[in-house]
Amino acid sequence: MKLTDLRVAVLGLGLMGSFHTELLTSRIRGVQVTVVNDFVQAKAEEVAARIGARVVADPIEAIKDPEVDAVLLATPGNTHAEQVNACLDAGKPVLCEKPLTTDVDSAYAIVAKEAALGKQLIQVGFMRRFDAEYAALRELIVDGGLGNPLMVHCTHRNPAVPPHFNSEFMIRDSVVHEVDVARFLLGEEIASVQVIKGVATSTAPEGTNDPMLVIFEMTSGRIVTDEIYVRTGVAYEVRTEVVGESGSALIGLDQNLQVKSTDGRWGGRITPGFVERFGQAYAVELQRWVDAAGQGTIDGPGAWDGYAAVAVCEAGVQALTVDGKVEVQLQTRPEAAR
Ligand SMILES: NC(=O)C1=CN([C@@H]2O[C@H](COP(=O)(O)OP(=O)(O)OC[C@H]3O[C@@H](n4cnc5c(N)ncnc54)[C@H](O)[C@@H]3O)[C@@H](O)[C@H]2O)C=CC1
Ligand SMILES: O=C1[C@@H](O)[C@H](O)[C@@H](O)[C@H](O)[C@H]1O
Repeated sequence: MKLTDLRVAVLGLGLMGSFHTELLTSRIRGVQVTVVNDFVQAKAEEVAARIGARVVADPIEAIKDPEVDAVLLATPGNTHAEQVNACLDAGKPVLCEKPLTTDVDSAYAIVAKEAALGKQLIQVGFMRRFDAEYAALRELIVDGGLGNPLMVHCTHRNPAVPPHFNSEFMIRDSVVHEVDVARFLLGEEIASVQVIKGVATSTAPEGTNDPMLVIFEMTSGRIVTDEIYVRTGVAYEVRTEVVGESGSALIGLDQNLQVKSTDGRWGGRITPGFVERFGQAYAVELQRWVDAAGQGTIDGPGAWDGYAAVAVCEAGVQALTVDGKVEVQLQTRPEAAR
């Protein structure tokens, strides 16, 4: 370990925490994972032994640990509020996996608390912003390549999810990505949300609307549609099309590799999951966060972006039980959170 390496604690060593730890210890420069923590102690001990880190059994103690400069939170969303607050109390940079929190009040309290500190310590794990295709799409829009962007159409399909993914969870945990994509691509807030439920797939648990069509109206009046379907049984399909006054652009077609084989088949491979589709984006996200955290700042979506997304999802959850659109209620954005 170099003296200048950022010493990171990883909290939550499930799917994402393990993947981030693997990246931090193999591909990311200038960082050392010194402390790991998981609710399941055995999991933490196994990872710690493998990467040469120390287990700290209590998550808040792990954040406060003197050998920790910054924190990566890959714990479930409903634990983020307490853990992000502990990072702010300790004055430590944190990369918090999405969602920032699972309720608007705690999310805004975090925005206000960070603003009062006068420095940006919180980065939220909206990794699509670091994906080459999304970055190119945004650049095209900003450079005026499509003229005025009028509409955005998103498709978000997962092959399978655990049973606890009910309609509300689908909005807070999955649609939250399109919330951030809409804000990132169009550079404005979402004003209202509408949810249209159709026929549910036979594999959805009773009462779960899978798929759904979610419609955002931006403050300018632009419309963003999002098909969310998390039990397709097929593949990981994330597509976004922007329709502008002078053209349209589509990303997410999985067209990297086309194979023609001797058995008479042609085509490419479908992406099985988000780790395969966004693997490179997570790596770019982590490298930029590590570099920025070492300088005491962030380089990516911040606390306000996390809060705005939670507020939109809150409206989306209300829209599940309402016929028509639900307005998004956003508090004042503090000057320090711009
Ligand atoms: N950016 C992205 O594409 C993705 C982000 N996520 C986000 O990452 C976070 C974690 O998701 P997964 O890895 O899929 O979940 P997971 O269930 O696979 O892992 C969560 C881990 O956290 C541990 N844990 C639970 N409570 C804890 C606590 N209070 N303190 C410490 N550890 C605790 C669990 O034992 C488990 O090992 C969530 O916020 C999720 O929304 C998940 C998948 C993809
Ligand atoms: O963040 C993620 C998961 O938590 C979520 O549940 C999936 O729907 C998303 O595709 C994935 O990127």
